[in-house]
Amino acid sequence: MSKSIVRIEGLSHRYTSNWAIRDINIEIAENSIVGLLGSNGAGKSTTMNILCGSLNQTEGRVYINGIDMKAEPQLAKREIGFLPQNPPLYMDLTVDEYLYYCAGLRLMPKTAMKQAIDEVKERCGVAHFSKRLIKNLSGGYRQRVGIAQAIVHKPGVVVLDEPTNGLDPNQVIEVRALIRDIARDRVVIFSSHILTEIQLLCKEIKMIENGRIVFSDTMDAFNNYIEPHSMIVHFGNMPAAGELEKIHGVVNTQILSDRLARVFFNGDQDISEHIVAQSIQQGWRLREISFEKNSLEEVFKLLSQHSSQH
Ligand SMILES: Nc1ncnc2c1ncn2[C@@H]1O[C@H](COP(=O)(O)OP(=O)(O)OP(=O)(O)O)[C@@H](O)[C@H]1O
Repeated sequence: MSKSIVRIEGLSHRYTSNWAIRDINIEIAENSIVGLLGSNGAGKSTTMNILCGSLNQTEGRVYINGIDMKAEPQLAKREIGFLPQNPPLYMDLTVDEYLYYCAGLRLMPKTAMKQAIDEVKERCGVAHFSKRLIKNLSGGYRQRVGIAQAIVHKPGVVVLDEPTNGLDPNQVIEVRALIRDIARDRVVIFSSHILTEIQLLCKEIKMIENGRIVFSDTMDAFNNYIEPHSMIVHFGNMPAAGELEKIHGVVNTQILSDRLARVFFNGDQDISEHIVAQSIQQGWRLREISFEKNSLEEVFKLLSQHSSQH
């Protein structure tokens, strides 16, 4: 396995009496782009705030590049950039003023600042707005400035908490492209409650629910959970009882009306072809097949049950 850049061990946190996150263990290797998926209140921001040293955990350890965030926060923070859910933008500063201010906070040497800021503005597509007040930028450009401050000190890890939240569809596409670009030379971890956001960008997914990691694997493995395993089939002539079950790949059926049947199948990719072929042969007059995908809520439920059995 390639070198581990982020290691989270037994991380738990409680704000008051209830645990917001419980026993989170995550290991992230070099060159990864990892999505943290969870519904509202699942514990994404808590995990990210601790990971970036903005919040002190109740229990557990976080290591960035081998450096313990709690024991050596200044050193560890040099290795990590953070765009919190509510970006800490100063509306009355210009883009330049703000980025110089952030570079200063990151303890960058003064001599290195200009070049680093010029590079980051170019990369994030905000160079032409250098002298513009942040309050006069659109949501998409503010988010770009937020991302610029997260990478100005060239960290090996960047954490983005719901970076596309609240943006319009065009802005989402642009910010997504920017995330893909910055992930070319560093680890990027970002959170979302929207599955497609994560599917479009990530090779790895961690799913958090009720403060616990309920799934941690590749995107391909996750996709198996949401692959359809049932379909609604509309026939002109409903097959006789037991006929559908004879088709290769069909495991069960449910008759919904005199023309509609729900067909459960074993994941066979060619299932619709089998049904079409059989229908032609038997004169069932097939009208329509529609696959039933698991909703995200169902996937959450499935995985939460799965994890509580282990
Ligand atoms: N400052 C706080 N004080 C008390 N409880 C908090 C605080 N911040 C978060 N919580 C609680 O901790 C749990 C996890 O919240 P967290 O913000 O980490 O979830 P999230 O997945 O980021 O959700 P969202 O997408 O809605 O921000 C929730 O039950 C939330 O109500």
